[in-house]
Amino acid sequence: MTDPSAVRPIEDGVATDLRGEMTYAGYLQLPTLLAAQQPVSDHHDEMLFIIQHQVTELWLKQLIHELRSAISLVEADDLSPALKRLARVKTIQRQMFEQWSVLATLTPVEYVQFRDDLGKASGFQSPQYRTVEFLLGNKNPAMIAVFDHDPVLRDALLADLASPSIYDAFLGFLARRGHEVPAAVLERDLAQPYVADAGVTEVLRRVYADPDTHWDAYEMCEELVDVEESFQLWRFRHLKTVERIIGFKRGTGGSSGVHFLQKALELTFFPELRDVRTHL
Ligand code: HEM
Ligand SMILES: N[C@@H](CC(=O)c1ccccc1NC=O)C(=O)O
Repeated sequence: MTDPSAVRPIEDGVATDLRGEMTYAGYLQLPTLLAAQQPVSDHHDEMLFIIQHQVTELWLKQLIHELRSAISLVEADDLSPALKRLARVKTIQRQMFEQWSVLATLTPVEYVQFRDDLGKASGFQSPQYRTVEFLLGNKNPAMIAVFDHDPVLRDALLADLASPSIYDAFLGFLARRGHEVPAAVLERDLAQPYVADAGVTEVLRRVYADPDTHWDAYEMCEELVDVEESFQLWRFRHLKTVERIIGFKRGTGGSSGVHFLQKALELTFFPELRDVRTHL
């Protein structure tokens, strides 16, 4: 008799004749997905570098999918399902944070062997990363310039730059609920950086002063604070990974490197959600 701890027999019901059927590899388009890892050097560790980035890009795609839906739901005053979307966003952000530990196994000695082969390529040119930043409200038209070489991409990003972020959508919701969101905020040029407004802080102060009356808005506020914190944690982990791998070298994208990344930690998506805490 075969040792059951050595062999698991296939059960009779297991489908093995898959001609003309939907299959695992077909459904997931694995030939396409797995043909997309094409190292430009012959260094062993470049595969990790590529896969780490590609996995991040896949999660960014899912974040965009969830955030776009959350924005539409808030615009339709349907906060409960929007909160569900953001709960998922947070779990994806946790994955993206944890993922840095894999890349941290790449040593400076290993990376320097294929870094020159990357030319001017840099994460700064990630269209999906920039889209997520725009959807969360970090609007900065200067970020578009690196996409000028690709007009289709540039126009898609310009559209997101000029569309309401999740915060714009939420402030619109609060206004429809009767809160005194200043007109200057509601009518602002969406393609420009968001500027904190004391009137919005006051609206949020009222929400936080009486959570029972404003429960869905209150929940949304705290969910946004969580998403922002998770985003900052990702930025910080990127910075620390960069520091341990390239120290204070300039970036391939042309920036000063770590110093430039440090500046992003001063940015905030939802300034009044930070400010309101001082007044509670
Ligand atoms: C060895 C690993 C890495 C190094 C040394 C590195 C280095 C850098 C540097 C120096 C910059 C500043 C722009 C420049 O001048 O190039 C940058 C930006 C960026 N990197 Fe990385 N990076 C690494 C891995 C990653 C990974 C895995 C991702 C995931 C997609 C990523 C995404 C980004 C993004 C989105 C930016 C733009 C950040 C912003 O605009 O604030 N990087 N990186
Ligand atoms: N900016 C990095 C290079 C780099 O990390 C990179 C290169 C090509 C594609 C994505 C990258 N990731 C993040 O910046 C560097 O200066 O070494």
